[in-house]
Amino acid sequence: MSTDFDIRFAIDPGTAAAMGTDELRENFLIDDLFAAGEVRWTYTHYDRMAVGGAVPNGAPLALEAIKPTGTAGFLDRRELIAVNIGASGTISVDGTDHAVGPRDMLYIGMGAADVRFGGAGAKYYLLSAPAHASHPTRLLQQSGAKRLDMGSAETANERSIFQYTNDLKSCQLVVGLTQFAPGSVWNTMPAHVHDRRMEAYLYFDLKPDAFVVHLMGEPDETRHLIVRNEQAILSPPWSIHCGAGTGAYTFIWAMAGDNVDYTDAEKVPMEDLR
Ligand SMILES: O=C[C@H](O)[C@@H](O)CC(=O)C(=O)O
Ligand SMILES: [Zn+2]
Repeated sequence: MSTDFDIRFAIDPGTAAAMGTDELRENFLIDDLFAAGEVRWTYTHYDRMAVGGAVPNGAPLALEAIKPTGTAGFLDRRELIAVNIGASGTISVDGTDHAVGPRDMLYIGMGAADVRFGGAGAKYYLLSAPAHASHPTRLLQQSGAKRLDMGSAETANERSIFQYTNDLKSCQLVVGLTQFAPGSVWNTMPAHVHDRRMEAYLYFDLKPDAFVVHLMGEPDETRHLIVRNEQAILSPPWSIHCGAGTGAYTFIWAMAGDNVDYTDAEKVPMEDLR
């Protein structure tokens, strides 16, 4: 069996505020997404977003159903985006091969029955949410993404946000990638919340000894998690999600929920954070 999953329940703000380091990590950190020759899923109760990893390591890996979806096929009632954070690979969808280069994303619509993740050296970060309509499979590339340049060198938050799904027809998934100017380490500062959508972050391109201090919690009750290379964070709809790295990094952000409006977020005034 090359597919495995675990389940994360939805945690409320009061419960999260009472947690120590181990409990926070068990509930909000995913530190074992990528294993050679395996598809691994974390099925969450936040908007039923599933966050996964697929590392083909030679033979292509099939997308297999997991019990929590309650369907015969994984994508019977879901859509999926695979982000390649490794070397070039190929994803076959119902017999059609799609070349997926480094930092490319492939959107796969509801109803695709036979999906295979391939490519020696490819490493796929997977995001899947329930769908209500079938949209065409489509390759999304950084060059075609909507780019937002934010922040400044003075505040160590100069960065470019690439909205890969800006003109994509999806049911719920909104996904992009954020990269930094050299020396800038703060993401999503000023911070925000968006109660209509949960969010997941994957931090990658970190040096082995580097980490991101990720901040979560309600704006006036924050907690932190130390996050290493290729680890992911689940952000409940009520939580801020931001962080500062000890060195350079890149991250992928992904949302699912009641709308697909990137701008539907409430900025937290800097003086309100505590
Ligand atoms: O809801 C949007 C997400 O949190 C990210 O797009 C934020 C981000 O990449 C950043 O400000 O650095
Ligand atoms: Zn956000």
